[in-house]
Amino acid sequence: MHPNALLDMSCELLRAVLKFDSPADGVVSAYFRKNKGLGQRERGTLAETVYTVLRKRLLLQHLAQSGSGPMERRLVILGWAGSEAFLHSALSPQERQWLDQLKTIDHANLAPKLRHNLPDWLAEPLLARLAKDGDETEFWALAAAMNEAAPLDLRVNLLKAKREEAQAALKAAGIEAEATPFSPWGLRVQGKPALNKLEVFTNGTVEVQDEGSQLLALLLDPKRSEMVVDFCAGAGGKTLALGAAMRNTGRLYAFDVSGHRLDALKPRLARSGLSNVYPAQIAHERDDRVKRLTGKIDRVLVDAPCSGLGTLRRNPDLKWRQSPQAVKELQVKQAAILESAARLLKSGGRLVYATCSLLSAENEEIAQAFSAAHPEFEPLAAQDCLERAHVANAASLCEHGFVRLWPHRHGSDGFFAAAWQKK
Ligand SMILES: C[S@@+](CC[C@H](N)C(=O)[O-])C[C@H]1O[C@@H](n2cnc3c(N)ncnc32)[C@H](O)[C@@H]1O
Repeated sequence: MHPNALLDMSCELLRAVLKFDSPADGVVSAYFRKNKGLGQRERGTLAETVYTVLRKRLLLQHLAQSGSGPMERRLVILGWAGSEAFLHSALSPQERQWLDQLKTIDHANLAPKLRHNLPDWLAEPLLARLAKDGDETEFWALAAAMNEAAPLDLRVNLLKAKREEAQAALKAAGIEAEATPFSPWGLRVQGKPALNKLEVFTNGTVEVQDEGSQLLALLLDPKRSEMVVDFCAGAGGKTLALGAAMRNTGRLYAFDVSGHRLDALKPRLARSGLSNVYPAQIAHERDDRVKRLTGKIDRVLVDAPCSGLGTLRRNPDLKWRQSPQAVKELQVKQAAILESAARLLKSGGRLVYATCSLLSAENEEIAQAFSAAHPEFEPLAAQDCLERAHVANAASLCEHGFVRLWPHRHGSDGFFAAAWQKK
């Protein structure tokens, strides 16, 4: 494709994404579906350029002020993720000169928000949590880590193969993968190879799943023959991990209010070889299907709807699409779902509440309010639970009794989880 044509397409895609009326990954996929002729490399350049602009939006908008021409074109030039020579051949002499000028700016002298690229309402609580005695090093490490692309993590389906066997099968297909540092089920793959046609993927030996998500399933630690509920199962990432941990025995209910998301679970279930999973769409958290199971369940996972701010490496648009108001509304929903889900447990059963948010408002605050209102639920030390589930170095994953995963510390998405036992 001619360089200018690809630059124009990048501008068109960026314009659509910057409307922020739907998630960026959906907008990008829809654009690719509409433009079927695009090659693998061109798709990579388009997607990464748009994601770079989303990640560094405040900085790039600031730098773009000095340029000329349409704003999207300036942003695309600044965020360009393809070959530099290719870009240069599409630029006017004026634009090249502008880019050269910008290279002389020392970013260390720019205002903090142009360096962390976070909205104030998000930067403030993170800084308050991570800065120690005025030392902001950790906050800056988090800001940098969230602006990196996430690695590709896989979960090995132990019903089908041992981790080493899956690793060997990937190697035979030319893909290098190493064991994840904490999850005993995980492999971290180098680069972003296409997996969906490989036998090791189509036969259900591996599934794509961030190591952090694997750790939440390990915290629930379901056993053979138990009755388990994945209350917010979505497309079933954690359901599949739980079903395999139960060795395909017992009963695992996968609830969600979204039939569309549960539909996406079906092909994954078929690959996994699991027959102990029962997906069910519910109207809301007090649905009759839920009520019928009151007091009957051994373990319940609440992977609650949340702001998703722990996944900024994959979904950088979320920091611009979420708001303090949206977080407040989510808190109400999270508390209500946790309350209903807790009723399912029999005595001695385990409840896990989890999110992929970094904000205490959606995490510790929800868990502590639940503990205060429910003395019949005894908080469990997450470290002990993870150690019993053979998670390596579990102490480093926990803070104040909760699981707290951070991209800059653990190389995973940001996650929170709290566990209780019903007395
Ligand atoms: C964080 S996502 C779940 C991700 C999923 N567990 C996984 O591992 O792939 C949260 C899910 O909660 C669902 N949800 C929202 N409100 C709900 C409710 N009242 N009851 C049950 N699920 C709900 C959403 O549809 C969404 O799929």
